[in-house]
Amino acid sequence: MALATLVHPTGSHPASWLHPSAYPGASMDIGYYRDMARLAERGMFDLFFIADTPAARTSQLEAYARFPLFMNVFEPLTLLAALAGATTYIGLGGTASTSFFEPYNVARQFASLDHISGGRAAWNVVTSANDFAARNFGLDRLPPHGDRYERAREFVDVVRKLWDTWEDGAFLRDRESGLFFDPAKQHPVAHEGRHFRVNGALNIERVPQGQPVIIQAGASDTGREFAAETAELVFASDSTLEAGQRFYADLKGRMARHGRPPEALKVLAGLPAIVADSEQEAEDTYQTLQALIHPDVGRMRLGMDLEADLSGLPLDEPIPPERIPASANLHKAYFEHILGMIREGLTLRQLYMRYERGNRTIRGTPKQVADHMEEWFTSGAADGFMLTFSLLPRGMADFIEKVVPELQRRGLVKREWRGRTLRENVGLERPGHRRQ
Ligand SMILES: Cc1cc2nc3c(=O)[nH]c(=O)nc-3n(C[C@H](O)[C@H](O)[C@H](O)COP(=O)(O)O)c2cc1C
Repeated sequence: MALATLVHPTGSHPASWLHPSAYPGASMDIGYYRDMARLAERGMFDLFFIADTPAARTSQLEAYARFPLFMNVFEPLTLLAALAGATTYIGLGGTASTSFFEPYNVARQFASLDHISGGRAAWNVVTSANDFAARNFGLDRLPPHGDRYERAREFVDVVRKLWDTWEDGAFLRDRESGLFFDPAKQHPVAHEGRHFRVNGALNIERVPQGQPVIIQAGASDTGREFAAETAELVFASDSTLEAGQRFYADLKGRMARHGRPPEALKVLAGLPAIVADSEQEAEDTYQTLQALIHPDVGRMRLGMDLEADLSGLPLDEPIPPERIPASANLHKAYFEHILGMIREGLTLRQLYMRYERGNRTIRGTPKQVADHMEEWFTSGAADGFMLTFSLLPRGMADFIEKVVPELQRRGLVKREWRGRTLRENVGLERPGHRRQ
C-alpha cells in the first residue's frame, strides 16, 4: 500500500500548537521540516505533502489568532525544493491553485522540483475555496464551483502540454556538433482556450518522471469527474468502510469514460491516526487535544466549511435552520458532510467537536490501526493512505515505530524502495511523450 502524509507544522489537530509537547515555532523552522521529512522517509512513506492556501485572513482575527492553520508558513514549492536536498527517496507533493496561478508558472515550478529531486515531484491540483485568497489575485470573491473546475481542466491540459514541450533526450549538450538541444525534438504548445492562451515552449527539459504526478482531492461530483480524467493520486476523505468503498468504486468506474485503466489512479484514503500502546492512552491524547479547542475556533472552523456565520449562537443547541445556506460554493463535499451531521440533531458544540472534514481520527493500538488499514486496503476502499497526525512530530514517530513494522510483517508495506522516483515507488507508469 502507498503511504502519504500531510504535514501541518505542529499537527493536524486544530489545537495541536497549544499542546505542551508542541513546538510553536515549527512553521518557520526549516530544520524542523527537514527532520520531519527524513523521519517520514525512514518510515518508508512514499509522499510528504504540503497543503496550501495563498492567503492570510484579515477578518474575525480574534478567532483566527487562536487557530494558526496556514498562518506564517513557507510557500510550498520553495519548501519542497529545500526538502529535496535533505531526502533521497520520499515523494514531495505540494498544492498549487488553478484558480489563481498561470499554467506556465506551475508547469515550470513542478518541472523544476522534479529535476531537483530526481523524479519525486507531485502537484496537488486544487480550485481553492477561499475568498481571502481570491482578493490577493484580482478577484472580489471566488468564481462559482463549476466555473473553477472548468478552468482547472483547461489549466491541467495546458500544464501537461507544456511538460511535453520536449521529447525525452532532446537536450544533447553535444560539444562536438555544437548542439545544446535537438531542434527536431521541440514541440511547442499552441493552445487557445476559454481561459488560457499559450503559444510557446517550456524552457526545461522533460522531467525524470516523464511528468510530475498529478494529485487531486475533489470529492464533489464535478471534482470526481475531474479526478477520473486527470489525477494519478486522489486523497479521499470518508469515515466508514462502506463510504470508502463507494467512493473508490465510483471514482475508478468513471475512468473508463476517459480511456484510463483503473490502476492509473491510486486512491489514498484520509486517515487521521493516533497510535499508542493502549487504546486508552490514544484516546487520552485525543481528548487532551479536543479539550484545547477554543469555542470561537470551533465555531469558526465549522462556519468556514458550512459557509455560514455562526457567531452569537448558543453552543449547546442545534444551529437554527435559517443560518444554514441552501447550497455551497467552496468545498461542496465538506458542506454536504456537515449537513448530514446537522440532520442527526447535533448541537453546535457537538458538531464542531466531531467535524473532521469527512474523516474520523482513529485512536488505537498498533494492531487496531494496522487492522483498519488492512481491511480498507483488501476490501476495495483504498490503494493506500493519506495519514495525518494530530500532533507532530510525536504522532508520526509513534506510527513509524509501532505501525509500519506491523504492516511490513503483514507484507502490506515495502521494506525496500522500488526505485528513486515517486512513480516507481507507488506503482504509477511513467507517461510517454505525447506529441502535440
Ligand atoms: C488531503 C486533502 C488535502 C487537501 N489540500 C488542499 C489544499 O492544499 N488547498 C486547498 O485549497 N484545498 C485542499 N483540499 C480540498 C480539496 O481540494 C477539495 O476542495 C475538497 O476535497 C472538496 O471537494 P470539492 O471541491 O470537489 O467539493 C484538500 C483535501 C484533502 C482531502
